[in-house]
Amino acid sequence: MPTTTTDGFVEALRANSRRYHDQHPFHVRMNAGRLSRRQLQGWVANRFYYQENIPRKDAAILSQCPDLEVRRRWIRRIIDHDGRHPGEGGIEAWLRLGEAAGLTREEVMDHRHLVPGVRFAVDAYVTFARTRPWVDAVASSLTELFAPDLMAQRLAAFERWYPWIDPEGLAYFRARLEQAPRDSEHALEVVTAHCLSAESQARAVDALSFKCDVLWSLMDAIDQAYPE
Ligand SMILES: O=C(O)c1cc(C(=O)O)c2c(n1)C(=O)C(=O)c1cc(C(=O)O)[nH]c1-2
Repeated sequence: MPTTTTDGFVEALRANSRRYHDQHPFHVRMNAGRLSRRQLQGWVANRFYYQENIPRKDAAILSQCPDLEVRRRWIRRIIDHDGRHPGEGGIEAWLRLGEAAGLTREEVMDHRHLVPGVRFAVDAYVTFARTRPWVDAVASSLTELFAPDLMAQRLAAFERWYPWIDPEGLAYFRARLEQAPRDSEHALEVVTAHCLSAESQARAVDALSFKCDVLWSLMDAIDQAYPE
């Protein structure tokens, strides 16, 4: 349970790592080299919907955040994903990952592979950021505390087990290795500065737990759509 000490609160947030999607069977199979080409392509095509919507989620947080200092740093996330110019940014990098995995940009962008469960999970995340207090939405982004280990594992796994994917296509994950720790450190600063009551701390922990459910549901939907 969260307590009103910062250490106890951060511990309660970090305890959600046990529910992170790195432990999802589909990710376990991915990192063990056990996915077929079709399964991996299905994951890349579906995860694109998450990538596309992250800046919309961050814009929802910005629109509700009254704190200039927070907004000034948070806006960087939108630029990281959208880029400043055509050909830049994380969404573009994900499209290149798709091409490296043998998918055309068109088939990724037009959502022809997108399964309903992934759409619902991602939409739920954007709606959460639009409708809940902005600090709760910031807390829900803290799954990124747990992401770097998975990203490093994924980079190694892709190079080892899926050599048919052009390694240049993995630039997205390399960038996230630096961006995720920076972003999660900032989010943790914001949450610990703003959640000072037991009630607000409990809400932040719940928000992070909700986000773990979003990511888990997304993986369930992909797993079901591309069975072994
Ligand atoms: O591939 C992954 O496992 C993974 C997980 C997460 C996450 O934990 O939410 C993000 C990302 N990737 C990611 O690429 C990303 O840009 C990102 C932004 C956010 C967020 O909630 O603001 N999470 C994540």
